[in-house]
Amino acid sequence: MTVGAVLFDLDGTLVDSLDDLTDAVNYTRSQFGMAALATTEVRRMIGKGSRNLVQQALQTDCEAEIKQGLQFFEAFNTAHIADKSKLYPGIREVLDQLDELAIPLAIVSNKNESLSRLILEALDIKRYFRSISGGDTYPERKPSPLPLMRVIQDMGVTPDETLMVGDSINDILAGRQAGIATIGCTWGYGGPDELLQADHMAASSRDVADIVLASF
Ligand SMILES: O=C(O)COP(=O)(O)O
Repeated sequence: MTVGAVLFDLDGTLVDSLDDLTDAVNYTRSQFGMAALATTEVRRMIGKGSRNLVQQALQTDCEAEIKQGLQFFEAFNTAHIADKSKLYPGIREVLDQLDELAIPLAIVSNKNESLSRLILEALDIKRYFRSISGGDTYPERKPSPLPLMRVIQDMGVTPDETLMVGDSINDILAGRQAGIATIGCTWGYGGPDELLQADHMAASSRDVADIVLASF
């Protein structure tokens, strides 16, 4: 296999954003008179985009409440996008290494595209990515394969020369359905069972680089 592109998930894969997402969730809950949640509870709600996160955090199916909650959540998260968020250890080095090899890199996140761009900029890694898409960029989000397929089409590469790196079942299923080999990262928010179908497992960012380089 020759690597034509590497697609990265964002939250739980490149960036540990749990504390900022928890703060945004708890600000949103406070606006509805609800008590704060622990990070361990919020962690389980991350992965299917902001709307899903807000809906779970408010425990509601009421469209008006979800809409209002989303406004609180997005306003707070925009203002505090990287107060506490940080790159996982070794991530910058891996991006540097792949960049030096001229391997095209992309972000395929379920986080809103604008929030994705903001956090990448705040953590000074936006320049590494040729393509940045979020949960609201395409008509469907992961685990649908559609975002991955659109991104690689735009980048001019095929599924069999692409790798998808992620921490959750959404990344692994999207990759599988798109015919793209997957690397499951064990340090993120997905439980170990979510990564069972991954083609490769990475226990550190170093492993990600090794797997990509071994795919040449
Ligand atoms: O914000 C989310 O729900 C998940 O975002 P991710 O796809 O980058 O993990």
